[in-house]
Amino acid sequence: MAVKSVALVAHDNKKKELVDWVAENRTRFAPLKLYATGTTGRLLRDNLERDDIHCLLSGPLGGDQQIGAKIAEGEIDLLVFFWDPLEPQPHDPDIKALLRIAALWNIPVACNRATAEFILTSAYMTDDQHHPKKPDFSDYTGRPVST
Ligand SMILES: O=C(CO)COP(=O)(O)O
Repeated sequence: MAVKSVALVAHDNKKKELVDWVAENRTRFAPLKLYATGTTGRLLRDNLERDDIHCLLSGPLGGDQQIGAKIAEGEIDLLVFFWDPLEPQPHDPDIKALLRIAALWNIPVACNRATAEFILTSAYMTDDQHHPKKPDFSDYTGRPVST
């Protein structure tokens, strides 16, 4: 399965780095469906001159949780999340939840530019034969629970 949908998220001190990196790689991003949290998405839209970016709510207003829900529903193949390791955020629980859901559903996650570059240039990005292992939660969902 080639990567088709990418979620792009950055904290304020990391937004310029993300926008610059995406702009430098605009050809690679051209065929991809892009999702972003509100403010990150607005900056990307303005700088990339792309009006097809699916902008969700701003992160602290629920946007991180919206991205997490889309990952759980299988709509997002790759998360690029430049979070700020030097600044506490009011919505830290939402950030942790987003990173947890991405790990749970086994999607690739880049939290910095170096990792994002590795992933974006990987042959798996366009390989229809490569299928990241889909987790099987049947033991969990079918577990006996007393009522
Ligand atoms: O806060 C964010 C991620 O945790 C990003 O949200 P914005 O893109 O709306 O700034």
